[in-house]
Amino acid sequence: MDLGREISESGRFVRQPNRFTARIEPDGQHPPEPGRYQLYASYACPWAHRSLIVRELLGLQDVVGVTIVDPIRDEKGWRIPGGDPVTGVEYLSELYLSSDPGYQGRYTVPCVWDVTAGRLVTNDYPQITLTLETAFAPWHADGAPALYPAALRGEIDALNEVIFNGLNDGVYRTGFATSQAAYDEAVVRVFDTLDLLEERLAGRPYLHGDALTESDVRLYPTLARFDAVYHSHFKCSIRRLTDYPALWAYARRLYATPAFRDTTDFDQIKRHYFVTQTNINPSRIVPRGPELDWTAGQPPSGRPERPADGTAGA
Ligand SMILES: N[C@@H](CCC(=O)N[C@@H](CS)C(=O)NCC(=O)O)C(=O)O
Repeated sequence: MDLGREISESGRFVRQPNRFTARIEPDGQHPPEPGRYQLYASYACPWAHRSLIVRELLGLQDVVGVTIVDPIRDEKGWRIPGGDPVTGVEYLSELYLSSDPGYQGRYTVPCVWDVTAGRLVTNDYPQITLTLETAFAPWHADGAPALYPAALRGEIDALNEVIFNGLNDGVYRTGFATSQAAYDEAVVRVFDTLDLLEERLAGRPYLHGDALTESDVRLYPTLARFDAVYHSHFKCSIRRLTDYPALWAYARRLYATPAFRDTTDFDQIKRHYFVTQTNINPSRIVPRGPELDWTAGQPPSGRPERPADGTAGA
């Protein structure tokens, strides 16, 4: 994987900007319509994971299609095993280059293809879930959670920034650092953020109280990967997720919800990071363990634990 352009002189990882940022919106060039858009995702990728969770939480599986790429990325980038039934391509790069022949960035998931227009609309991962939550509201399943309610948007956006800088991107800035100073700065911020969220979650089931929101969806993929991958591979090793009682219980509570559990594939996650990121793990050996029980403390039906105050879970 070529991160050359994204490593600063001081050894800090600075993520590339997203090139495709068109919006799916009513009256725009890409209006929301059932069956018109295809999401390209990897179960391994945390940025893609959030879009898979939201698609399922909102019951949009028949409205927005999905193509899952192979977790092992080679020098040609993400591969679609058996070819993409929608576009016929074998590599995701083909969609990027047909939409912009001069594209020079990384070919990333998640991204969304407009089948009618025959071009890539967006690889702007923060916007993809928000679009599913807002522009696709007419197609949400009955009883779907309001993940981005208007009254909470300010608070959700503010906390999402903390989660992005401290954790979602923070673990990558830790793992991809090429100087001690850059690593030290990033790893301390990761654990300061976990400490902060541990305190926040003591006594409430979700980050913004009783209701599941976009902030929970953004935090979960990083927690799901934390002990299995980031603790060793990215050297986020000061503490483990399981050392944080409230965060670990919260992560398992989310995992007990089908949309989170169905989209969490620990095997693909581990194989992707340890085999693909050879800049960090040249031997490509995938470690065994750690032994973690994500179902511990959950009722056998897999339904979410009821919070102590008796309100329903997710
Ligand atoms: N679009 C963002 C985030 C998405 C992202 O980094 N996805 C990773 C997988 S987790 C990817 O597709 N990487 C492809 C590559 O590095 O070639 C970015 O450009 O940094």
